[in-house]
Amino acid sequence: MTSTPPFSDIQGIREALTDLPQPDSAAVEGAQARNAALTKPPGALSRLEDLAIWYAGWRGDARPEMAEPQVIVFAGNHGVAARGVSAFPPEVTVQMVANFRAGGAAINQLADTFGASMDVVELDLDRPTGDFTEGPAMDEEEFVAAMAAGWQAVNPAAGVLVTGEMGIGNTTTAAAVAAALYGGGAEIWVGRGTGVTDEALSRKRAVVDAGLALHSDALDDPLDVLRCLGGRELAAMAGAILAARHHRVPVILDGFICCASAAVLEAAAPGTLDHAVAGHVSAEGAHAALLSRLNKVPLLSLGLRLGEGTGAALAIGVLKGAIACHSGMATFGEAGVSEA
Ligand SMILES: Cc1cc2ncn([C@H]3O[C@H](COP(=O)(O)O)[C@@H](O)[C@H]3O)c2cc1C
Ligand SMILES: O=C(O)c1cccnc1
Repeated sequence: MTSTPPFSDIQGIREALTDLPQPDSAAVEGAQARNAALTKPPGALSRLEDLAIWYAGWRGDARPEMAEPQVIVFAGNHGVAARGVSAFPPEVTVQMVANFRAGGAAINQLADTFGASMDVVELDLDRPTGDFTEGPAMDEEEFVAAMAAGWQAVNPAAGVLVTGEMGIGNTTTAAAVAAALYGGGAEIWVGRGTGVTDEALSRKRAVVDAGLALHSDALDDPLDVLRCLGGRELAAMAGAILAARHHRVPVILDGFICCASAAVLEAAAPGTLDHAVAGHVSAEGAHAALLSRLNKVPLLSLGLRLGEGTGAALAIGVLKGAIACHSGMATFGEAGVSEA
């Protein structure tokens, strides 16, 4: 199942960022009461308790079950990849898409392990975005189409959404987006991505700083930041995460690239990411800083630096565990266990 985007231009996207659905307060209260009655010392399941109550609110059910999770991997190609900012050549993007479809990538195994469906959405791979050191990455039409593709890919009946990405060069675009949203320049936000040498790292920083300088007039508007400096798969992730909010499908955020695209929504309309938790903190240098700007504490810290949605997919297991305990455990009364 998919859903039709409610927008066909940038103004429509701005409207979709207003009047967002909120968690159901009765379900939150019911879940809090249930949590307090479960057979464990108060607070002993710590963040699992918070997660279950948060999930209950978004689902509008004090004792929720989790429907099948959905993983969507969005793939895009980047004009800046031609500037030698990745350890790998741009053709790896389309080659990895074939690998996703054949079931051979890490995300295939993790989606399977945690019972998630997996979709792969290719975004004009034969047409890389513009090199942002020369002009905007996307024109308005391309940007809206990419966000719409993301929105459309979301299954409104999913139990939770993970947005992953594949796009050689996209740690450069993500760094540019984060630097534009939060300031501080390339020095802070650029990391090694697929594992670039010191020389390529300096090049990457120069490319990001050049992009920030060229687009300085557009950087007050978060959607324009994403259009000028981002990529199609980043725009699609933002569209998918916004769609999930409208469908009240909770989201688990993945690594640096996913979070940079999500950060655009939060910057455009604070609170837009209330339905999202951080699945993990990746080894990409600036991911921790990005999470702290978003006020999100990661569920896992495994040193991953892959993307594709892998860290978030692993966190599906944590969320499933939280919901199973919350909805399946006995209360003190039911089990005949003495209270404190
Ligand atoms: C084989 C392979 C599989 C990947 N899966 C995710 N990425 C990750 O690496 C890329 C970002 O790093 P950079 O900015 O340095 O290009 C993205 O495609 C990201 O998803 C991969 C990269 C490679 C090489
Ligand atoms: O944090 C990530 O998601 C990441 C880091 C390095 C390379 N690709 C993705």
